[in-house]
Amino acid sequence: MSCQTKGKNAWYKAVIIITVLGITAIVALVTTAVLQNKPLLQKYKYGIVLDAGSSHTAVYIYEWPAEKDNDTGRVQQTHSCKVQGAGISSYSVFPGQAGASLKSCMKEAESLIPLSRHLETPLYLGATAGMRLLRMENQSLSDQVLWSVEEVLQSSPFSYQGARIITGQEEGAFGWVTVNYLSDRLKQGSGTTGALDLGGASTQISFVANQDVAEESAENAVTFRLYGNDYFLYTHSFLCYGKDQALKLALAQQTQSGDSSVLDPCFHPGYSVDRSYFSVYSSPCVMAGKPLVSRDSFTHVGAGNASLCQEVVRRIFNFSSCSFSRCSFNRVYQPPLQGPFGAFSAFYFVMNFLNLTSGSLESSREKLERYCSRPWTQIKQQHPDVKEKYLAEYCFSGSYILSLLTDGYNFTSDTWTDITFIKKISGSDAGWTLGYMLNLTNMIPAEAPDTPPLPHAGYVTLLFFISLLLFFLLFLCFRFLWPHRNSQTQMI
Ligand SMILES: O=c1ccn([C@@H]2O[C@H](COP(=O)(O)OP(=O)(O)O)[C@@H](O)[C@H]2O)c(=O)[nH]1
Repeated sequence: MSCQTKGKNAWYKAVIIITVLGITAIVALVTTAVLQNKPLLQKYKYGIVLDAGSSHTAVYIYEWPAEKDNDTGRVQQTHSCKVQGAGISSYSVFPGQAGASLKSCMKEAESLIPLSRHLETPLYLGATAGMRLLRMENQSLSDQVLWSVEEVLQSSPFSYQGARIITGQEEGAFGWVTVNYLSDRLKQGSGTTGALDLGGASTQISFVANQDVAEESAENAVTFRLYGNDYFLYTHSFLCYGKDQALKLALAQQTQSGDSSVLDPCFHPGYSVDRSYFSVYSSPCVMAGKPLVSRDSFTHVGAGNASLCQEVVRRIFNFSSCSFSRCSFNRVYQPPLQGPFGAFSAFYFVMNFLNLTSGSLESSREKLERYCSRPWTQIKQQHPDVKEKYLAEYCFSGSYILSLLTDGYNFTSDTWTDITFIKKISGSDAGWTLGYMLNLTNMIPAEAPDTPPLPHAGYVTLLFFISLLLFFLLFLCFRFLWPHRNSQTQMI
């Protein structure tokens, strides 16, 4: 009897010891797994891109977790700084001052990026259509402007990677990369979004099309291999068709007769401003010469009629001949549109101001008609905080956007709703800069990165349950083994 009790006690002790050891082992196992797989302390890396546009320069700072250079959807814009004054191309009279204009935004970047990261932070400047036009007019002046900005950027503590005029094709293609990267469509390999970008001096259209784009018009074809997927992109940049240059083209059309005043349907009734011919005809986009009159200026008078404005705007496009199977305008090839599309930059600024970012094409036309017909004094009263120059041009810009998208790119009432007007995606501005940096830093791999079969939480849970199961099996083993050994002891 006492021998049996002793045996039982020993068995209970063994079970308790095994239970304690088992639980300790499980806790140790799960703790190790959690600690081992916990993401490292969130240390960030940074990149800076300067977008030297025709109307202004903006400095964008991007950041991403240091240990995830190759992952997707992780790089995000952490800050942007608008450089005071006009775009760098406007410094052609005093090229040396172009660089100085960037200094305050660069100081801001220095204070925002941790000191320990300065040396390794890549810094790029890309100039767009304003500088393309200046280079066309005077290569030496455009070089001097670039040297001036180069000097300032080189003296910054960051890793300066160069300042250059990017091509229209790059501007279009990297805008497409940005939009699709930020909406996480590249890694998923799902359908992509086309990109519509409107600047002051150029406009870009980019979307995935069939491979035969390259056969029909090689200059409009761009191919990318991203995360293991091939993309065949149609892209075109129309120099001189940004909204500021388009206005000059429209004004040149209307002032050809040389009359002392021009009644312009694209400006509000009651609007009247004296403009110099030089401000219109000095642009390299305006091919026609100044009308042969002795006057230096004309009076620009508003008539406020959006339908008539659309007719004026249509005349700045050339629809006359197309040597391809199909064209948008100015004899440029364009394959059938494949939506959806994200429209950003000035597309967004203008449509947002006019409250036209949603609704049908017809309702947008009606709203614009009403807006343009309103007296200029009333418009000014209603928007005292908007700069007059911008305010005066929204009727023209809205009409231009509707005409560019429908007459130019062939969007219809049915496909209008494929367009989403966007400013930012997940906190980062839509534009070419992010795509440009991702490309130059090789942050989008051609092949899909290896991903663990399970997410971290799933992995830990699985580990826990397998340990629990093992322990339970071990417990069962002892449960059956011990009584057997006890009975053997009793027999002896
Ligand atoms: O808050 C803003 C900022 C910009 N713009 C306009 O958007 C265009 C931006 O052009 P950018 O300088 O980027 O020109 P790009 O060099 O790309 O042609 C210009 O017409 C600006 O006047 C605007 O309407 N509202």
